[in-house]
Amino acid sequence: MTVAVQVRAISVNYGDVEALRNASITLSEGLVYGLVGMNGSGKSTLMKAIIGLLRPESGSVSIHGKSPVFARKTGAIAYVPQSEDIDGAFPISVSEVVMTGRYGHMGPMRRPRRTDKEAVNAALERVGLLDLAQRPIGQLSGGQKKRVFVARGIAQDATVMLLDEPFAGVDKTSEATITAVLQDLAYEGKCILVSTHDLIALPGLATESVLLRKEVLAQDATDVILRPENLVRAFGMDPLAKQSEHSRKEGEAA
Ligand SMILES: Nc1ncnc2c1ncn2[C@@H]1O[C@H](COP(=O)(O)OP(=O)(O)OP(=O)(O)O)[C@@H](O)[C@H]1O
Repeated sequence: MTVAVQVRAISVNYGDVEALRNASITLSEGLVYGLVGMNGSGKSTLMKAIIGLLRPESGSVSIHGKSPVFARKTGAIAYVPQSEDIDGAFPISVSEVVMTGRYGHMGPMRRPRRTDKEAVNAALERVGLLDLAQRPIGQLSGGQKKRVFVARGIAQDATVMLLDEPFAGVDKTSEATITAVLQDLAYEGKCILVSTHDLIALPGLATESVLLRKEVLAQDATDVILRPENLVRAFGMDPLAKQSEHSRKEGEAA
């Protein structure tokens, strides 16, 4: 398998706060990877270092052998952040947001050509939002907005896509649509990294996963990552056992 992202022994501090220590991961084309760890374990920081939004104090990141900043400028890497500030009053439409993913393909005047418009429509169709193309983005639900940002990454035709908690606060339809689209993109050869707190849904999403607690505790097949001994190392307890106990008690009470 061709390596898409290579993170070698990076460390990141925010002032006195150590966010990442000596973290290394290798991500290949054609797979969806899960990124799991408790709140504050460094998931967003790792993504920001991969996309080149922050520079590690030590270690290195390469995307297809090039720097993250180069990959971002050429549109090879797309990032869907945890929350994107969109001013509800700002009248930018859904298709205009997705069109920003095409900027790397356009000339300096950023005038969309037919191929750009076709790419935007195809991306919106894939996430099931073509009917809402002309709606102001501020009028969409949280889950629909997430789908718009996934569509922007698709329109960009990035080879690497990073998504920071795309399922947080998202409706079931959007979650199912995003999961299916990410798996199709991986099948087409893209490399996808998704951070999530939903450990129950993880096996249905990601072939491999990375377990983070400031350091990379493990990178392995998702079913190995979800073994109790690994979860206890990452979370200090087994959240899956807790969740199943909770649903058993709910079942008994019903
Ligand atoms: N801009 C910042 N300034 C100072 N500390 C920060 C900053 N961003 C993150 N941190 C700290 O760095 C550590 C890692 O944060 P990060 O956001 O990467 O974790 P996370 O795993 O994404 O968390 P969550 O699951 O809650 O989103 C935390 O201790 C956090 O408080």
